[in-house]
Amino acid sequence: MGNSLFISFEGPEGAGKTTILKLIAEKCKEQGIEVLTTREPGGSKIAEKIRSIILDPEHTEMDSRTEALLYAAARSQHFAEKIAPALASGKFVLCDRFIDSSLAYQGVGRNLGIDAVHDINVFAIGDQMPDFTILFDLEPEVGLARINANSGREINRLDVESLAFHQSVREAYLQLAKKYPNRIRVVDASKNVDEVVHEVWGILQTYM
Ligand SMILES: Nc1ncnc2c1ncn2[C@@H]1O[C@H](COP(=O)(O)OP(=O)(O)OP(=O)(O)O)[C@@H](O)[C@H]1O
Ligand SMILES: Cc1cn([C@H]2C[C@H](O)[C@@H](COP(=O)(O)O)O2)c(=O)[nH]c1=O
Repeated sequence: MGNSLFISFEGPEGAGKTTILKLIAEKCKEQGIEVLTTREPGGSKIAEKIRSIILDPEHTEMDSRTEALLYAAARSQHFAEKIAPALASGKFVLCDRFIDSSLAYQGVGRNLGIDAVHDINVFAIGDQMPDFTILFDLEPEVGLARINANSGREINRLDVESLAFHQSVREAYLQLAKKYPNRIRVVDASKNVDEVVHEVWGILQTYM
């Protein structure tokens, strides 16, 4: 059994998290590393059902606290059912979004407060944090243009928030990176895919 590693991929819409995560997972597998790739909200049957409730563009009446609790509920199930067992068996876990998304989107974007959102997440998953987090930093205008140009990508309830909302989320992420410099590594996501993969792979090497 290898040494487990829990890595989260974070950042605003269209920053390239999913694209780069897949490429990094392939590189890990080429090296014989066992990997679980997963995402939030979602990653398990129940959590995917919660995802569809949260992200449904028709659910415009959803209260911000309900939203924060649903993300935490999905995370609790996903962590217990998928992430914890994978880590226990020595796998690398590459997770597309995790707790920092809640701190940035619900804590700051929705104005619920980072501490309040952190507290409900502690109830959901205890003090389990990723070993490290890659923050894909990008101007929201660029990320939103990328997802609008991607015809295969469904537009969800959060995507259609105002530009000011998405800017506040980006700023929140950068503040989190300042607060947790040992855990969160910021990558310039405006670079091309090969450059970003190279940088993320370099960071990963320092933890292996
Ligand atoms: N470095 C890059 N340069 C240009 N385009 C990119 C880059 N990385 C990803 N893309 C493209 O941008 C779009 C969004 O990428 P991706 O789905 O990986 O982002 P994401 O951060 O996972 O988005 P979201 O969180 O909103 O789902 C895709 O069409 C992808 O091909
Ligand atoms: C985990 C998590 C996610 N969000 C938001 C961020 C995105 O707008 C969507 C997820 O869509 P994606 O295409 O899978 O990136 O949900 C959030 O607000 N809070 C969270 O905890």
